[in-house]
Amino acid sequence: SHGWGYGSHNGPDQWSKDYPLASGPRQSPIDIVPGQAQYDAALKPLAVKYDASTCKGILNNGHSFQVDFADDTDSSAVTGGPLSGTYRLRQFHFHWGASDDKGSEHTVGGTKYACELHLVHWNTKYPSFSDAATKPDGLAVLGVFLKVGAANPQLQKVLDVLDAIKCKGKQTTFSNFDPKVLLPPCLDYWTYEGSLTTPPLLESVTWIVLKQPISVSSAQMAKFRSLLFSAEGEPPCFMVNNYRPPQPLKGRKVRASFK
Ligand SMILES: NS(=O)(=O)c1c(F)cccc1F
Ligand SMILES: [Zn+2]
Repeated sequence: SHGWGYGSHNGPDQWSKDYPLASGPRQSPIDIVPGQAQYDAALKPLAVKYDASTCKGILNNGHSFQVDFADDTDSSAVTGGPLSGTYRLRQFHFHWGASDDKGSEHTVGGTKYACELHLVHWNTKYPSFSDAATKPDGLAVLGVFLKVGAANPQLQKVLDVLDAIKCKGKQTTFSNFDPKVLLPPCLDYWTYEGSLTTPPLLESVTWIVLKQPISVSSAQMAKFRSLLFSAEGEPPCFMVNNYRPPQPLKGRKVRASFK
């Protein structure tokens, strides 16, 4: 009767009832323990190439908001790093808390950030995003932590359109945005094999989590929290705490691209 969400009755602890993968061997997110990550000299630098003209729209999907990209060409894609082949940008979205002390999905030595950006890419060896999402090497998600401090002027361009997508199901055009402006100057990363962090929790993601956070102000975080999980005409429910907590590592190795 009610779909999955982040509340006490439909949240991460309940997901395994409808999505048995929730208890699988390569679930995400995880706690990244820097001292346990192995430096791998064979890891290549990340090659991120985005084309602002592929940016199409922005949608409140009832779990987060996402910025969607045209993925019918390779003009916005990532290669290199731990990846073999080309992974096209499909969308980016965020996860955040009800207060600045929590909100990220991955944690670093137990430290939670206020927010986490996910740039979702799919392997062009497969015909589509949906098909790729069912394959063990199908997706690559670039995770970027947002740390509370100075306001982020690049992020503000995204936050300024949130009033137009307040409720679940609302969308609006959003064009000519290059998500590269949301990346930190240093592309050092941790990488491991994981999953989608929302149902259906498919175990198809090569995670690439950047070590260096970008900044966000507390006022900007409040803007994220003005969104609603609920649709127009439903009792309003603020979109907050839309993060899954860290999951068991189950023997996986986390590699570092840096010493
Ligand atoms: N959170 S996540 O980045 O794993 C993710 C995806 F990759 C794809 C779809 C939804 C979603 F939430
Ligand atoms: Zn995500």
